[in-house]
Amino acid sequence: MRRRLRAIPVFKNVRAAEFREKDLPDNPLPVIADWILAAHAAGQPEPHAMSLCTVGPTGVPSSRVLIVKDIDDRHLYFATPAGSRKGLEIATNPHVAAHFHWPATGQQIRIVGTAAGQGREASERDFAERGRGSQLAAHLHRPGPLTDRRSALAEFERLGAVHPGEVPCPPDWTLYAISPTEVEFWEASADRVHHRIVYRRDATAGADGWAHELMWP
Ligand SMILES: Cc1cc2nc3c(=O)[nH]c(=O)nc-3n(C[C@H](O)[C@H](O)[C@H](O)COP(=O)(O)O)c2cc1C
Repeated sequence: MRRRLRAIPVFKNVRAAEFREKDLPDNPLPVIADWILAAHAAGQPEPHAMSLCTVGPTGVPSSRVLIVKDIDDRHLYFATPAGSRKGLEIATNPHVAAHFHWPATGQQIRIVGTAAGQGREASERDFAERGRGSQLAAHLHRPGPLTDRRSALAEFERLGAVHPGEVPCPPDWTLYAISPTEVEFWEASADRVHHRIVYRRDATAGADGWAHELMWP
């Protein structure tokens, strides 16, 4: 296995384009959006899929992939049931880490911050924009194990029959916003001296202030 893993190439899509740190804006959030769109344009499937790491009450972390639903100048948004493991962990510890990796562009972004639910109205608006299958599936979330997959399929079908038109938003469906305090942009370079820039919230520059610096690869 070791030999086979080591034979798999990395950084196959390293771009010739120069990473110009001097062109980076003061606020890193729009750059996250730009990089997602650039990965999409380069053919990266699901470029808006992001890993989210939360921390449980005993300090043990857990991560999973989520779809980013929106990005504005201060937040990244995702939606999930508040009663899910990640939702429960955020409720007791809002500190999260998130991560994107796009092989198509040889780029990654790491994010550290806090997550918070955005209230009923915003959560219902998110739910209303989801596809019907995804809306019905959101009603399948239950705590604990499933004894038989057929039960979930039957429940999915039953829900579809009960709600032939509009699917109501489950009470714990929640839109969350991540407020980043640290964002790291990383881009592979053909010469292996990879680019790395870290943005950190800068309290001296006001509530929306950021400072960024170049890091060793
Ligand atoms: C590509 C991809 C996208 C996903 N998007 C979401 C999502 O937007 N919301 C969500 O709750 N789960 C999503 N999931 C499922 C989560 O990764 C996870 O399995 C689920 O939310 C349960 O996580 P938890 O038990 O840690 O809370 C996605 C999984 C994949 C692979």
